[in-house]
Amino acid sequence: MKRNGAVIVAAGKGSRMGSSESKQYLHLQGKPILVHTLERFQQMPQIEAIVLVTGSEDIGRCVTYVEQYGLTKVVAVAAGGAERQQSVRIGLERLPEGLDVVAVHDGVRPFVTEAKTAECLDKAYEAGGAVLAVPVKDTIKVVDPSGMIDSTPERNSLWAVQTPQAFRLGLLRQAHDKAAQDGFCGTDDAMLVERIGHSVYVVEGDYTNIKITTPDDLLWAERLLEQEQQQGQGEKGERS
Ligand SMILES: Nc1ccn([C@@H]2O[C@H](COP(=O)(O)OP(=O)(O)OP(=O)(O)O)[C@@H](O)[C@H]2O)c(=O)n1
Ligand SMILES: C[C@](O)(CO)[C@H](O)COP(=O)(O)O
Repeated sequence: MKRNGAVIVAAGKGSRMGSSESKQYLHLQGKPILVHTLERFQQMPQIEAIVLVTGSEDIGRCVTYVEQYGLTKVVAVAAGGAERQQSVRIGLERLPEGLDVVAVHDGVRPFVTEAKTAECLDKAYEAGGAVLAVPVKDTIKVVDPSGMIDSTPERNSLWAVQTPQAFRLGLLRQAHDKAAQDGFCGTDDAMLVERIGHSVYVVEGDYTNIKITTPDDLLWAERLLEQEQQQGQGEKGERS
């Protein structure tokens, strides 16, 4: 049987949110966004261990959340680095031995689903690496520094990448070591694996798996949570 772990990164400052509190600690329906995310992973039977990476100043409150919300799969709360990539690497070091696959996930993507994560984990086990992504809906332009359009990539081949991003643990550690050695900094983990010449597959995800980045995302998030709760109540009603 394959053994999966997760690294949840939440050591960012949330500068684009512009709030005094880091965005992962803002509340959605009375609970920190990060706790919503952790609870989803806690409930996934496919995940046996979670490493939470946070700011060094936030370790205390994260340990409190782990106890308060019964997040028994969290095996370590670690202090992250200046860039997301460093935070992931620190998280990888703290995973228990013997895992086959790791799912790396943003602490600020609370609408992650078990079904899509499972698809990603299975594909990573089989092929080495798999990430969730959705086809882009807009036409994308490459724009030069003067503001002039340089080119228009063919939309059919463009996907907006999300997390979880799942990899065989040894492969992802190797990719991170190589990036650190070369001084390369990427904006997701797949980039690091791609640059060592390994294929990474895309699993089609959900548009609702948003990353909470700017204040307008909070409005979406509230609405999405309400919608999920209404659906849940509808399903309960059908069963009774
Ligand atoms: N040094 C960092 C930077 C980011 N992250 C995490 O990576 C995820 C995705 O990053 P992003 O949305 O860019 O978060 P921030 O870096 O916090 O936001 P911003 O770029 O607006 O400052 C977040 O859960 C964030 O906490 C991290 O663990 N360590
Ligand atoms: C990993 C990621 O969430 C995929 O969309 C994204 O690349 C994180 O980038 P950010 O610059 O930290 O927002």
